[in-house]
Amino acid sequence: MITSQYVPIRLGVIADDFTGATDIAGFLVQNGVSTVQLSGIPDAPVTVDAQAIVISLKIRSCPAAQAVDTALQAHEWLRKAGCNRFYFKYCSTFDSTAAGNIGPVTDALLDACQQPLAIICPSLPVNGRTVYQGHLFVFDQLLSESGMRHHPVTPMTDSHLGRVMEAQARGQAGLVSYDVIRHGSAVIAERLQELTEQGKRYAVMDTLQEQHLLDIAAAVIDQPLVTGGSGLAIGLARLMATEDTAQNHAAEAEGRPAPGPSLILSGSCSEMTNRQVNHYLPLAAHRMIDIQRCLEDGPAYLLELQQWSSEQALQAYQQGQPAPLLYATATPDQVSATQQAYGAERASQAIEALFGQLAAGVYQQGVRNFIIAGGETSSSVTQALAVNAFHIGPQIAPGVPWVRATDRLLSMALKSGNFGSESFFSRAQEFLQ
Ligand SMILES: Nc1ncnc2c1ncn2[C@@H]1O[C@H](COP(=O)(O)OP(=O)(O)O)[C@@H](O)[C@H]1O
Ligand SMILES: O=C(O)[C@@H](O)C(=O)COP(=O)(O)O
Repeated sequence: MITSQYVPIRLGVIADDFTGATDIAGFLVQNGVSTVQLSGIPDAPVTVDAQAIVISLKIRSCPAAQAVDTALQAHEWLRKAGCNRFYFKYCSTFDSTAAGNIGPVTDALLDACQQPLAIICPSLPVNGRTVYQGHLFVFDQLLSESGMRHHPVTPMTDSHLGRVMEAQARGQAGLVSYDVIRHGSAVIAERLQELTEQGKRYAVMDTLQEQHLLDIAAAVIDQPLVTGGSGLAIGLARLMATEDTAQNHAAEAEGRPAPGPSLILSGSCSEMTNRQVNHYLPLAAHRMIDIQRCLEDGPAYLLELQQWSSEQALQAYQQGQPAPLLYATATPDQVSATQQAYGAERASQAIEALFGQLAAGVYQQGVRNFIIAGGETSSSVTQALAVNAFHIGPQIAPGVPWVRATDRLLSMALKSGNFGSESFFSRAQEFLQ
């Protein structure tokens, strides 16, 4: 079955981190689907008047059993909220540890949806992520040769998605190759049926350009569960979109940030974030986090950074200067030296906690806009600020919209490590004028 135009679709997205959640929410809105983004699973049922609900989780690098349990709870909550299609959103660079969590979570959601096979579709061609013969590329590099091989938490050293899935999950993977994809949705649907009959559990989707995402979406629109990066949402959204563009523009306006004291927090160590930080250093007040003090001086260091950040943010706002930058961003050599000295997990958790506590403190002192680089970093900060839900605003760069808390004056730009151009931090502030 290729299209379900007579069945109203309500899409429930389970996103494994917060930048990923805003990424997909932004594309849904941009392509005509009204969307609300929730931080975590609400304690109680909430009435949400939108075609799509995105639940942001922080389950990318936690133990697999915890990720599965949380994803299943999110699925159940979304089902009760009236969703009839489910989308497990992971990273376009397939960020995962050796133990998961993409494989175990996909297995659990397949069981919950009573579905035999899930597509694996991380591609996002607008940001250079494509899949060919089952290998994931980041622009012109194999994933395993890209900067992702040095990721501090989820280093990716194999670009063959079928192999990565089979190592983490319970079943076997098959390929829907470019040769099939290029013939469009009907042929794609036939191939998926064939893989299901062969007993495959995951279908890796070759995808080179946006048209392929539209065709894949048309082939799977009736499947209860899909998995992917945010690119597939472009295709699904175009099939789901209402024609009321005026309403969508009004919704986007609700997500626009307001001028106010602003702060940039950068915890990503990706190649692109390193370039963005270097580009911004000559433009504004900045301070690099001293990881030894972060681990050893705890509260005293936090207080010192908090004071510096809020003073600089208020001053920059009053004087019409660019927002200050606080960063832990470092090169692969610096990261590995830190990890050897203190342990990888200890260091990353301490840095994430510092950013979260700092954000909560400076919000109390009047900072109202946060530009954050890094998925884990963004999750930590959003949780510390206790934001329950976001309106989705305009896109700063593909996959990075401004989002605005629904209950108070607080806006955030949650930038995935590798997204945005070199001048991203300045570009984000153009929306604050
Ligand atoms: N200098 C550093 N040394 C070691 N780890 C770091 C350093 N700076 C940041 N980190 C950690 O690296 C991780 C980066 O992940 P994340 O925020 O998701 O960025 P990305 O979006 O690039 O994946 C975080 O856990 C962060 O705390
Ligand atoms: O799909 C993507 O690339 C992003 O939405 C995403 O998940 C990014 O994760 P981080 O690079 O960890 O921010």
